Amino acid sequence: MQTLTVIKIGGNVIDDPAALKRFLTAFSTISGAKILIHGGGKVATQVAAKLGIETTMVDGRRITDQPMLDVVTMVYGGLVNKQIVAKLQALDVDAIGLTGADGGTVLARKRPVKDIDYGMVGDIEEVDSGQIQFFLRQDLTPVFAPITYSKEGDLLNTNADTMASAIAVDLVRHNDVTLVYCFEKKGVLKDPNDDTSVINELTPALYADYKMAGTINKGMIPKLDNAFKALESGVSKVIICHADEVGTAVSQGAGTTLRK
Ligand SMILES: Nc1ncnc2c1ncn2[C@@H]1O[C@H](COP(=O)(O)OP(=O)(O)O)[C@@H](O)[C@H]1O
Ligand SMILES: CC(=O)N[C@@H](CCC(=O)OP(=O)(O)O)C(=O)O
Repeated sequence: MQTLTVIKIGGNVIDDPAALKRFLTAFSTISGAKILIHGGGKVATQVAAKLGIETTMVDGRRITDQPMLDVVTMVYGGLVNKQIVAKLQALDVDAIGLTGADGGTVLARKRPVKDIDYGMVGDIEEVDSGQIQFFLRQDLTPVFAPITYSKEGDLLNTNADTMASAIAVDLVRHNDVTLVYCFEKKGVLKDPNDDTSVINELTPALYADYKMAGTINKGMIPKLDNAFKALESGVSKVIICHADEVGTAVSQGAGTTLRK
């Protein structure tokens, strides 16, 4: 089976040009087939503010009305995605920028309104990785923006961590998949203010303990829920690490490795 590395890069790194350059340089050194899924929430919030559109986040998800959907489509599917593709081309990585709508890759359903109306936010229904496999066979590196599509033909805003997990899981049928979540800290930390306090190995039991103690909180909770789901669904290895260390994390290990 071919080895495949699926990597997600978070919004704080994308918002910092020097950090993004370092990450993409490290990404370019990873050998074999690879896929990048990017966030960009911070940039979207800044662009929305410039247009007089206020951002509301609930449980780490952006309330996405039609004007906000237009902003995130332009920012994720356009600006951020194409900037990353151009930088990767300059690093000799033949990247191709996509959304989940391209090639019918990630089908989602508008999140049903319960207590909260999230607007045009998508919950993933199905991944069709046929076109991804095609691109990989052409030695192209797919770069995905966190935008999906619905059966009704709408675009939907989708959490990038969830998108990375869903794409990784669909690809296990044909590949030995490693999933890496990269962000601005050295891994999952015992003390979020102390970068030396990395938890090297995290099991579901330890995760539950740290969550209860409040050590793991905020955006790290949906990230780890997605990460453990991927591990349970056939992904061989899941790592959470600093964006600068992505190359080392894949080749030798760094950051936090999840265990079943
Ligand atoms: N124990 C922890 N270790 C590291 N980060 C944590 C921890 N608990 C909470 N966090 C927070 O989780 C954030 C990462 O989640 P999120 O902002 O969703 O990431 P991303 O930038 O990848 O989208 C970190 O910036 C940090 O503030
Ligand atoms: C529905 C929803 O919340 N979508 C996210 C998509 C971007 C994302 O996930 O970006 P980060 O990885 O930078 O957080 C949002 O618009 O913020």
